[in-house]
Amino acid sequence: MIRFVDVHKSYRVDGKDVPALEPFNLEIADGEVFGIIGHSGAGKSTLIRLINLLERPSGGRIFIGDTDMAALPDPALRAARQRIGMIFQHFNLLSSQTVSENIAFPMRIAGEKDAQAIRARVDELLQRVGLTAHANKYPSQLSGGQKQRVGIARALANRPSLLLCDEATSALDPQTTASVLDLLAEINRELKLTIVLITHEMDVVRRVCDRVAVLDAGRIVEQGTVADVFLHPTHATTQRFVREALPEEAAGENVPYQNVSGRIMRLSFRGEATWSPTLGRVTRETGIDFNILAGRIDRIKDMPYGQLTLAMQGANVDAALQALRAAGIEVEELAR
Ligand SMILES: Nc1ncnc2c1ncn2[C@@H]1O[C@H](COP(=O)(O)OP(=O)(O)OP(=O)(O)O)[C@@H](O)[C@H]1O
Repeated sequence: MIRFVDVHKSYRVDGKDVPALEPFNLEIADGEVFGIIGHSGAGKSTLIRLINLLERPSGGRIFIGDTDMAALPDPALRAARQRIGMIFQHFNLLSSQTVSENIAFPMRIAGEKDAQAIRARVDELLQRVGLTAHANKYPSQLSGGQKQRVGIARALANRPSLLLCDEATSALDPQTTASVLDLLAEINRELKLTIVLITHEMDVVRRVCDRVAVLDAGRIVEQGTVADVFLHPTHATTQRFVREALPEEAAGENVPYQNVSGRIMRLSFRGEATWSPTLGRVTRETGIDFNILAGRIDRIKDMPYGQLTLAMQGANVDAALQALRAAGIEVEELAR
């Protein structure tokens, strides 16, 4: 578990302390993929760099397990950092070293001298990230997605229990982003590695994260499971992020409700509920009518979800809503 307790951070600029992160508390559980989303300047990089003490907090304490990171003397901090992998937006590979040498680098730094052990580990990692055929190439001969795979293999070299991802897919096209996120999800699942990632894209959060915190101007304004935050964002910043990730017509935002008769409801189905014919059953049983105004079915990580905006008509709409809620469907009234 990573635990921030009353942590805050200011930078000294022109002799003045300028706050980058207001005091906050945050817990990240072992084995989860935790996303931190925010606009430019919100404090995301500062927050993630506090975890491995690339930035020191101005106050408060940061625990990884029982270890108070800021209290560690230098050699112990170096050792603790070797158990934390990190990947970067611009990959930060050594351009004069091959793929294999880049991956071996952190093992050498950590004092591994057994060339055979290093080679075996590099081969294993190349296989995991799908780059065996590129072992002897230089970074300049690789695509962006391949460079990030080298970054991931290098970050895993010393068998970390925690992986920090600093805008790891921001420089990649959508298809490459998807494949790198799939790789991160696989690593999380198979190696039981905790992953903390920062991003400015809700779609990245939706694809891989279990929980998310939303940062706005140095404050955590919302946090929770991705499904809760994504389906019911409460803060204006979160609502904007979610809107950016949804086509507007799917969110039902632009439907001219005044031209539609009936009560306008948004239904959210999660997990199992997505596959059950509940809406059909309830409308049959209550004799109501409905008109579909907008809708989508998608996934939040491994969980399917659906959202439908409906105009409902008939004497028994309230009974229908009650039956839908009883079947585990979330119902919000948008207009009547
Ligand atoms: N070394 C520094 N010295 C002074 N101010 C800094 C320093 N690093 C960051 N800041 C300031 O702290 C605030 C938060 O910056 P941070 O880089 O953490 O935000 P971010 O959300 O990661 O932004 P981006 O997405 O643009 O990287 C900004 O106002 C920034 O200007």
